[in-house]
Amino acid sequence: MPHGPYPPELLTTAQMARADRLTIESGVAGMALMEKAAAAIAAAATAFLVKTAGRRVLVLCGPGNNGGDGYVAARMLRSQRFKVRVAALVPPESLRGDAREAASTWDGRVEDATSCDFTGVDLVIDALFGTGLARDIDGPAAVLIERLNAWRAETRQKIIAVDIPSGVDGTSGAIRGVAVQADSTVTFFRLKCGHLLLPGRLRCGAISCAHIGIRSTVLQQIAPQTFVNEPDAWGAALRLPSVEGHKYARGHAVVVSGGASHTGAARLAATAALRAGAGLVTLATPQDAVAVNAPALTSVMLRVADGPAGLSALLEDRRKNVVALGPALGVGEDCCALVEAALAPSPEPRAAVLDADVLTSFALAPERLKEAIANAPGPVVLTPHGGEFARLFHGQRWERTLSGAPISKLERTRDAAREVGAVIVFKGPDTVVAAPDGRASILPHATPWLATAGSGDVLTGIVAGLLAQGMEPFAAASCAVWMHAAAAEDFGPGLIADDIINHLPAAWRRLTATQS
Ligand SMILES: NC(=O)C1=CN([C@@H]2O[C@H](COP(=O)(O)OP(=O)(O)OC[C@H]3O[C@@H](n4cnc5c(N)ncnc54)[C@H](O)[C@@H]3O)[C@@H](O)[C@H]2O)[C@H](O)CC1
Ligand SMILES: [K+]
Repeated sequence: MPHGPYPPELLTTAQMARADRLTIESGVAGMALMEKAAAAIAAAATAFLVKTAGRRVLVLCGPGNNGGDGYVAARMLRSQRFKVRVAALVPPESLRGDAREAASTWDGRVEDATSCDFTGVDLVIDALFGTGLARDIDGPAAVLIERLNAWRAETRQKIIAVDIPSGVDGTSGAIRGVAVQADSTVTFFRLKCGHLLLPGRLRCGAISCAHIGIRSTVLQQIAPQTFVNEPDAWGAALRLPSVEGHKYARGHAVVVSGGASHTGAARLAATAALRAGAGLVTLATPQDAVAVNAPALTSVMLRVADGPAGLSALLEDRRKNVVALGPALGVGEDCCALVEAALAPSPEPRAAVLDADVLTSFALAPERLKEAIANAPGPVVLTPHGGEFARLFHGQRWERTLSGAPISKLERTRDAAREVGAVIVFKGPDTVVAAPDGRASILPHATPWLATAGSGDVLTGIVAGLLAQGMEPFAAASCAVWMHAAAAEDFGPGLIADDIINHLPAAWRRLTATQS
């Protein structure tokens, strides 16, 4: 699993290549970058070998600069008296540019990687393919990677990946044919999107990011729009309560409850909105559910709001600046009508969070949802999981471009956000948040315990609570996803949705510690 914190920007492989080019054009030699990249790999390998008292390293080198890093790291490790073997996919004489120069600094034997033997090896360095991977891996290289993974599984020996595990697409996180299963990955300058998107993320092991002499100022020209979902990316937009602040200054969120036998989900969302810092939260309940909701609430207020007319009347109070609906609301026309009431134009701005049954209810009429969002009196955040996303954005079913490159969850979320005009939180172990203006974030660390009943309802409430405080919607949605994961991580095994709410204060503490 990845280890943070990381630099905030995430790059595509094309953006990384541009950062590399801009640096070389500014007068830094490509070989100097490669030497630093290799030094970071050699340091990671040394730390591992010293810890495990291992001595024998096998460096697998590919046909490009990723292989070049491998040759230089091999030389560095041998100078530290480790027993180093190099095995390559192509003969060193056939390499070009920096890779050729790098290979010329290795004066040892170069074995043929396709027939190399792993017996007795303590550590493998995977320098086969990096950000230049351009198509699916097949033939002898694929067989080699399969043999390598089988060796690791059998012997439990370790693999360090140079930049990215070979076979993982650095932009999309897709596996191109086969991919190395690494125990750790040392990348350079900035993480690539494919390090955090599944399935790539699961192939990386622990990720570290080394500085190799590329200045962050190159990012001004590249203008990346994707960020690691960590406080650095959105902390500046946080609205922390002030001592002299009134509760009304922290907003008033309304959460809409389902009918008498479906009330728990909305109560989870409402309580989470309060814990996320909303000044007041009202649960809007149908008359038939009052008797169920009333005894189950303390700090959350309760008001009757039957159907669209009831909700419109409740929302006439202009201080109610967020409405959240969807959890256990029931699928169908009644649900669509409630959403239209919630998004109806209003003289005061009001944000909305739409989740669960709302997303399914509009699956047959996405244009209708788009129109309601276009006329809404404030920003709208949609929080689909995979099934809801597929139902609502079924037009986006293509997995690859015409040239065969994989289309990632990141790009699909970004396209959907642009299309519908709302911030989209596409949930999952690699939750992506995207805004209509193209900004996106990817969660670097999720706990498997988050996949539990009611977890999504809590997330809806946290988004609503942060929006109530006036946080900018992309930042609010990203922050909510981070807090949700941080609370779950704080609780650990055995987590149920209520625990996420109860551990939000721990997430707040972690967050405020990063801000001071
Ligand atoms: N970007 C930087 O700042 C630095 C990067 N370094 C390292 O260089 C690699 C990227 O190098 P590049 O030469 O562009 O690409 P690769 O080595 O990943 O591979 C290109 C090589 O492989 C062939 N190829 C592509 N796909 C396949 C395939 N499926 N099957 C077979 N062959 C394939 C392609 O034709 C090329 O020949 C980066 O990851 C870093 O490790 C620098 O060392 C430091 C600065
Ligand atoms: K690699």
